[in-house]
Amino acid sequence: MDAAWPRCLERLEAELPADEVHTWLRPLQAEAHADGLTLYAPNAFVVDRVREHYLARIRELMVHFVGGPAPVAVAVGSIKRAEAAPAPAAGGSRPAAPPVEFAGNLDSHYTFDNFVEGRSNQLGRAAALQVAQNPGRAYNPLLLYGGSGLGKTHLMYAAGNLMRKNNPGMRVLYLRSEQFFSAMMKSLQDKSMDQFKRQFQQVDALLIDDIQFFAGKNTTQEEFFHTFNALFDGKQQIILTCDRYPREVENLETRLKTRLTWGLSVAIEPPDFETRAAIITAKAVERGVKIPDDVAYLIAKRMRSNVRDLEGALNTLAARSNFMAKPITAEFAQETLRDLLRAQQQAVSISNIQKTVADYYQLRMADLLSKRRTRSLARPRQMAMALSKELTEHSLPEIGDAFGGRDHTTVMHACKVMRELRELDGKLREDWDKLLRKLSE
Ligand SMILES: Nc1ncnc2c1ncn2[C@@H]1O[C@H](COP(=O)(O)OP(=O)(O)OP(=O)(O)O)[C@@H](O)[C@H]1O
Repeated sequence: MDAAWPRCLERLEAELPADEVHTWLRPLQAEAHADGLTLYAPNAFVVDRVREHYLARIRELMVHFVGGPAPVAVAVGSIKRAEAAPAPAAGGSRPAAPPVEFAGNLDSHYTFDNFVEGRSNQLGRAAALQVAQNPGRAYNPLLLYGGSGLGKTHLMYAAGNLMRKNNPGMRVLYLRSEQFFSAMMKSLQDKSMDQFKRQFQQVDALLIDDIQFFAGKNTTQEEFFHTFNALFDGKQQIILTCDRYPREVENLETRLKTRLTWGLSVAIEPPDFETRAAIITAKAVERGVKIPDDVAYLIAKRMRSNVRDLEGALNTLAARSNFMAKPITAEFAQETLRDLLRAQQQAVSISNIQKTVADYYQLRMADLLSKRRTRSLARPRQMAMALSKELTEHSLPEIGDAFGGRDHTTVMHACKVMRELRELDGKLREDWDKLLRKLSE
């Protein structure tokens, strides 16, 4: 049983797109026991996905490799810690590190407790938590990717902070990619590369933010590649963030791209309405700002793409309310954020969405709205329909009407297809994020 799972995984890697294997199958932890094999997944979301899409094939392959009955179950959880090697403890077995000279380090404010969970970030949060609870063994590297201001750095800090809390002696180093780059350049100039390398070998976890910054910087990539390998071989935890799926970053060496996605890669998507409203409310409570629900809903409804912008709106409201000694009401918010909200509202009509999508895919509007069903038209059309549902308050029948008199079930289907494809297809997810951003600017 034990030996059959890696072979099964290998076969699935040959059969399925790499993206799917990395997102859904690699994260599974397999445990063989008397009754068969249990595959542990980080949360119920992954369990459902695996059961629905892959379990039948996994069972077939297991029977094939075991050469007899091979019951397979999927459950939420992980292999018990006691069975893994102990986590690095205070003053662990690695030699004492020289003082870390880099400027950047963890910001203790960002934790799992003040991270609001929603559909868009559920998997990323669960993965970061698992890594923090089981560093070097759960998923290595963990890569969080997605657009700007969606909480990747927050999760990375949260993981680092929790690792330190659980193991106070653990050496966790957080660096922005620019800091890695400038420290390396300085070491090259000072001819102190050996020392530079040694510092990394002696950390227990390395967190590097925004690795897309390495694109086109060949020496940095080379150095990072070696650092990565040394840490990986030493079972030191690596967590990375990137603004898109690394294989889609141009001017990044192929071998590095491959390494970066060896462990678990998770997309962080723009939050949906409920999550946006919950984030505003949570941030307001954190700052001691009184904000009624209707104001939180107003901001959440109109500002869609980016959590940083939500925080900006909240800060503006808080500052003006303080300055003018007035409470934050819906009217006060409308007035204070007028220009910001108007810009958002103007951008988002169905016809605006259709035009933006047609321009993006270089199609004529007439083709986008036509009855023709070739794939090159059908996907952008589904994209435009799903965006209309996401970004406007129009009903399904109204959206159907605006797309050349289509039935509301067609729009519903388009929304479902887009939701599924965003999880499976990196390019489509990037298109979706870019269009969302364009329409919410
Ligand atoms: N789900 C969330 N719950 C609470 N706060 C959030 C959430 N998502 C994002 N934020 C907040 O939004 C702000 C921006 O997040 P963060 O810096 O982590 O974004 P990012 O994805 O790393 O963006 P960039 O790629 O531009 O660095 C932070 O203040 C963070 O706390």
